[in-house]
Amino acid sequence: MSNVIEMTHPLIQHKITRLRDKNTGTAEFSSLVEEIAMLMGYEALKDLPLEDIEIETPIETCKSPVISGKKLAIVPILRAGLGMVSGVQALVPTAKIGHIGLYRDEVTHIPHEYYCKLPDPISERLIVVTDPMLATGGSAIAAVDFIKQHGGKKIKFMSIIAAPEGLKKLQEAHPDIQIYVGHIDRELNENAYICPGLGDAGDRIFGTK
Ligand SMILES: O=P(O)(O)OC[C@H]1O[C@H](OP(=O)(O)OP(=O)(O)O)[C@H](O)[C@@H]1O
Ligand SMILES: O=c1cc[nH]c(=O)[nH]1
Ligand SMILES: [Mg+2]
Repeated sequence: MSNVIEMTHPLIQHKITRLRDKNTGTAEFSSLVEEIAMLMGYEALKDLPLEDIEIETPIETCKSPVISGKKLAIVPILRAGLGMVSGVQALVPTAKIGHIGLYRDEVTHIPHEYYCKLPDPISERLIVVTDPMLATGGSAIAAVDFIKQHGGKKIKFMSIIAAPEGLKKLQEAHPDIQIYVGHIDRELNENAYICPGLGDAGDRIFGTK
């Protein structure tokens, strides 16, 4: 799976274990999602291009690198993806934020779009799509479809927990994107929930249900 990068850092693994625990409450859960997103963002953005600029230090003039080229757009899949935005935004405060609203039908598990607003134009930006859960892959595939329809080209997808089934589908549908996952779990159950997973990420982040 060459375009799939699974995180190995012990801090990420530790924080994912805290997320999985059903006794972890809303405040800690949403902080952990933000922290994991920042750590994953550090990895996902390690190929950002640099260019040298000239600056004056208090001692002398020198050339020093700054991020160049493509500007960044962070695009959370609502709702749960929102929880990851601040973590990535802390790394690149100038990033623009787009939003794609999708919910999964509880019976068919098919994603339904209810909102889409992306920075315009999006074609020149590096786009980081965030969603903590990649289950059947339906939501991720639909979100990347929308972004491509709006002209998005360079896309990275960040997900904290992924099911093997959804990961395979996303790769097949969009082989050109890079996919960063915190952990690849065992399987989906009959309700298309990830096992062992962490339950419903949106409900746990926002304290609903
Ligand atoms: O890979 P899939 O099978 O499409 O499932 C994953 C999607 O399900 C969850 O969203 P949900 O529909 O629960 O919406 P929410 O974020 O508003 O809770 C999750 O945040 C993903 O977007
Ligand atoms: O396990 C799952 C599957 C989809 N969405 C979630 O929030 N959790
Ligand atoms: Mg949900």
